Amino acid sequence: MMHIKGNQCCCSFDDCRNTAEWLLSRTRHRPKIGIICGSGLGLLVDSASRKQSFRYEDIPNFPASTVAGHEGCLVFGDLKEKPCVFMQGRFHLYEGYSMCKVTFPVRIFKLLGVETVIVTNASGSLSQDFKVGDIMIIKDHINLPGFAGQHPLCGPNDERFGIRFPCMSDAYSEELRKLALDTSAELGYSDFVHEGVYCMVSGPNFETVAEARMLHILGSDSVGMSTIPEVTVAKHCGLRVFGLSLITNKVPLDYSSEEKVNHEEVLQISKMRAEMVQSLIYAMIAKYDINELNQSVQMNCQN
Ligand SMILES: O=P(O)(O)O[C@@H]1C[C@H](O)[C@@H](CO)O1
Ligand code: HPA
Repeated sequence: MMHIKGNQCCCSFDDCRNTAEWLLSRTRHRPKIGIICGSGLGLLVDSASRKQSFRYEDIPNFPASTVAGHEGCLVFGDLKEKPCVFMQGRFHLYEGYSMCKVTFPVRIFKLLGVETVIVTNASGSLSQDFKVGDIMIIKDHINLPGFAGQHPLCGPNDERFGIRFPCMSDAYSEELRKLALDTSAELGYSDFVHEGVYCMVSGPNFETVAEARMLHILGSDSVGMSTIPEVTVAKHCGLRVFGLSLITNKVPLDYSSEEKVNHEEVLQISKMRAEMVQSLIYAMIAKYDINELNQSVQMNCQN
């Protein structure tokens, strides 16, 4: 099979099916949970057992990771005996990838048999209630690039993936958010785990003070450069979604602020707090009854 690289569009249903079949013919894993690891959070894979890893560059139609902190491997493995597949590194709009490339792996998840997607990312806080190192359970989002037409579902709609006009008012599973809050309380994490609204900007620059103020006024608790395209495509194809954002910095909301955001700080905080994110996800997955979830996925995904 020809491996098509770069930004060339190879995201049709047949392209996705070819990539999924390529993977399924090379692994015995049949994942039910797909986990997308955000900046510096690739270590989430460490505790998985029976791991089998594919480098993105070897997978037909897959883009390559170009950002520090994003390793570029698709890893199959079990967490707490639940079959999972991990993206160790994601794709961003600012890398120059089209929206269909950014979200291509989510459709591969779907065709591999995944039913639940867990997205993680690093973001800057706009809310005065959040501190650096806190974990935000994503309750809802603001798709700023989507408002400007940078949207993964623009273009012809293939009904084999999902319907033309999907509902997004319940993008993040209420049941999983509740499970995350309960699990955080059991782990003694309640002081630093909060729910909030994530806003995506395209990046790659961090926000000006005026932009940050505007995003806050619009209702965003944190801001980052990813996740929403993946969530949108996941919801479109009937996957259940859960999202966690690690607050790696405060976004300056004042001209007198001494804070200057940079990617090294983002990675440093992610690495320092990865263990917390990891233990929350593990504890949630341990409690997760896949069969019960499957039934509610089917009920919730009538779209
Ligand atoms: O992939 P995520 O959203 O975790 O990465 C964040 C956003 C930018 O890519 C980068 C900025 O430092 O980290
Ligand atoms: N702004 C945008 N994206 C980010 C930030 C931020 O402050 N921190 C981590 N990703």
